Amino acid sequence: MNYYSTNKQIAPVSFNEAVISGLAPDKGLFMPEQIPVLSQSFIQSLPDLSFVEIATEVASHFIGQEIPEKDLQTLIADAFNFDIPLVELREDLHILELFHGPTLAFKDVGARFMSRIMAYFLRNVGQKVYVLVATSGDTGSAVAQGFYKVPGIDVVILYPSGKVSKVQEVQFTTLGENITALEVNGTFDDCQRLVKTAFADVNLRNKLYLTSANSINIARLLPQSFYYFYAYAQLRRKYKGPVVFSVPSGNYGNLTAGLFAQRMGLPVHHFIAASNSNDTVPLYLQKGTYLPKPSVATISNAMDVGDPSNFARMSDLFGNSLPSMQQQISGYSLSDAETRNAMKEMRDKFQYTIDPHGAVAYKAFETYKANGGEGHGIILATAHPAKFGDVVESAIGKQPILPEQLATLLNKPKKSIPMSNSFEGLKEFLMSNA
Ligand SMILES: N[C@@H](CCOP(=O)(O)O)C(=O)O
Repeated sequence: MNYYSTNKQIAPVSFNEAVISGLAPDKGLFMPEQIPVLSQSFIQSLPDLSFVEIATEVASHFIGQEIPEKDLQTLIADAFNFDIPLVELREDLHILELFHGPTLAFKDVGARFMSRIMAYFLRNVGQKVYVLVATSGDTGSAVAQGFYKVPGIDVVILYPSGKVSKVQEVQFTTLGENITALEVNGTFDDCQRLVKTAFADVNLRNKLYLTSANSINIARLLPQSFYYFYAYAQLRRKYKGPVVFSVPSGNYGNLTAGLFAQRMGLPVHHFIAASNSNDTVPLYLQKGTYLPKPSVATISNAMDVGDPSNFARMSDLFGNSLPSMQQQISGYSLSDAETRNAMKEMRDKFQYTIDPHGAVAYKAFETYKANGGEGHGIILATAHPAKFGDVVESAIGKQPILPEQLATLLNKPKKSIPMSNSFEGLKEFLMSNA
């Protein structure tokens, strides 16, 4: 399987090359040349399969011979040592709890897979590799955890100062060792722009071996498709009928991974792109004009993205056709007040505590239903509510219990380096510290 760039200015490359480059040299995002269609017998057997079995089968079609099957199996079993349960709230409303990994967010799935793939490909390189990552909250923690103390790899995390939750921040600013946090005076979009500019900078590329751990990297994105299959498998053990995924959306890697699963043959009736006031994609779906805008801070901060990177992949998947995209995806956006109400509604109706991102997806699904949409809703709960304790308390009147692994981090000293949002600052830092 080869991978082409969405900007189509370079020749296709192998999976290994796509992973190590992160972003294509023409600044496009890598896409598989064909999306493999899985057999009907595999789809029908899903309810009998474990997460690791599903992940191994799906991944092997994208990686081919570049990683022998036995090695791939070992790597996947090692990465996915936590559960992703589907919780029923109502016959047509289920929550996919993606927050049982080490950093209590769905990014653990992509980051743990990717760190192992990268370590596998880099085992013979003999040169230090710098992983640059921009975060609006959850990616930073998962990538820091995934690469912590991995020999030969240094991770540099750029995050918008004052715009991530306290718990998220301590998760990536207290580790030290090979993890450096740069606290940027700006937005997530500034951080993402700085990272992308670094990849395009010839001086930096000549001096440093740089790669990305955001969902722009295909090895971060592909594993996110595994849990769509696994959610479907769990639902099918109990119910028949059309399946709808409601996806909290920021950089749109999560939704794009769902579209990959659908193209591979997973019977998904519809997707819901659930966003906060950073509603670039819902507005595009409603009005047909794609207008990226500066991100605004919200209580569902991990989705504070005004210019989502993966829109390039989504558009590519639909052959740049808006009507085709509209057939498969509906977009909804919620204000902070509506998000708080949704968290309270979920607590009152179902005695379930959800984080603000999941709450946006829940309300978006209920609106889709109220507008005549059909199907069993699977809401992707992307983070543990305790990562947003103050926000949850402001909505439901009490703090969620902080798991032990997070409580101990809160007492550790924060180590971050302040940085302006101009590229020169980042370049100087990388040139002089590397
Ligand atoms: N929501 C993200 C923003 C970056 O998204 P990614 O999926 O491209 O890494 C975060 O929590 O940092």
